[in-house]
Amino acid sequence: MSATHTEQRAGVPAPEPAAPAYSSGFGNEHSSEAVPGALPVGRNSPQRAPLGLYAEQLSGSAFTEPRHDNRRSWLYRIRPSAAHPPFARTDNGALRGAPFTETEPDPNRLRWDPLPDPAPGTDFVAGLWTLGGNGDIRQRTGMAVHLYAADVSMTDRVFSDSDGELLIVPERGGLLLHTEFGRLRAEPGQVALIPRGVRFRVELTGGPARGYVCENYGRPFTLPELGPIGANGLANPRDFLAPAAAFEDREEPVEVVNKFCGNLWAAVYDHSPLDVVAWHGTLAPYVYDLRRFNVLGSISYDHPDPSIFTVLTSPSDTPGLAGIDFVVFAPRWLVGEDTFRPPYFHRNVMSEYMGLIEGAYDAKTSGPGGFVPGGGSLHNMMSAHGPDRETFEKASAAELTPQKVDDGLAFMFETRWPVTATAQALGAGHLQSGYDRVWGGMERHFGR
Ligand SMILES: O=C(O)Cc1cc(O)ccc1O
Ligand SMILES: [Fe+2]
Repeated sequence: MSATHTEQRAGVPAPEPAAPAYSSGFGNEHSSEAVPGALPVGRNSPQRAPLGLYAEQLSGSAFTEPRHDNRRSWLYRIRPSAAHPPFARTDNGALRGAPFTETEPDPNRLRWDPLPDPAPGTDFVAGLWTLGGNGDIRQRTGMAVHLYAADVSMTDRVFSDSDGELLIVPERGGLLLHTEFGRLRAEPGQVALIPRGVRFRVELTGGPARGYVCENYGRPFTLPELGPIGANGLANPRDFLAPAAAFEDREEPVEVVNKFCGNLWAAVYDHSPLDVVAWHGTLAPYVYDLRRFNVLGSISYDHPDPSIFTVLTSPSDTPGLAGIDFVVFAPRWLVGEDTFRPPYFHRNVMSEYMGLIEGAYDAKTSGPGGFVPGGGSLHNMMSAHGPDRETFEKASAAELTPQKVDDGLAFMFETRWPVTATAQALGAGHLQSGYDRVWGGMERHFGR
């Protein structure tokens, strides 16, 4: 028998589930119940939880972390998570984990075309393909860059990642994420975050799906400080949406796949673990629409550093030096006077993986063989990069009238540690050859 809380159990066709409902605010103390009375009042763990539910705490931080970093939620569920059979190792597919030791870190600038179409019948978990990463899962540092390509929904299969939170960046095809906390919709242009250990399954709502995933082994993503920007701007906290409680009441075999220290493990439960009827707390999955990003920039001269485009940051132990910054290049006006307006030539102590959600990016030519939606580039620490020759020539000669850059949506996972590509990424047919040539033939002007 399979039912969500909105479905009827016997004979009557299930109505379409309502669109997901949300409550807003980054890191808020949310609370939500799918059935009235499911949340206890005034305490977290009464002697008997309401409606015969089991109370369970899910921690996203150590119990003793400072209040502003502390994340935890209380879940009220049909069965406790502890009620499950043993997990056994299962095939990792194309997933890899840190430390990334199968290849030598490569100082070259690398660029990939999109992943090839998946084999028919590939769901989100089976469609995950690791490009590279850094750090060490067991030391709780670093990150991995994955891509996914899927053409079927997960129905009787649920995934959880004990190794890190997952920042999912859809590029093609909408996702409906059924999580323990409720349902989240993520379309291309939006991002979803699944906290470490939270069980979820991915339904495809718009045909085959493709996108990027940043797996964060380090401190959870948070909003960047605003400093002199003031109290508002960049990603505004109210635009982060957590799901309203919604549960599956399914007493049938459901495979639960758990990623643990880089490997996949699986167990077949006799029920769905997405059975949380109510929850409250500060730890929750969320979605954010990148088009809501309040882009700030120069209104006088020069191209500012892209740190002003930071949506989320995973701090490291050194203030200002992020384990990961998630940065978006959203539509914006360029008005700088006497300024080379596209991204400048640079060498960065940080390592930059960039992806493209739609359209074009203002430092690179798009089109076949260029930087295309679904593709990605890796500019590791200190590698010299910047506008390609064509962009440089155009921008150096452009008339500097106010210009709206609104023909694309690009993003960057920027990390303090070098990204080591996996063997499959370095050997991939979709690794572009001759990427260096985009900077070839840069003319000498000095002394001419
Ligand atoms: O390399 C890139 O395209 C990303 C980037 C953008 C920018 O505006 C300034 C610096 C930078 O690394
Ligand atoms: Fe860069």
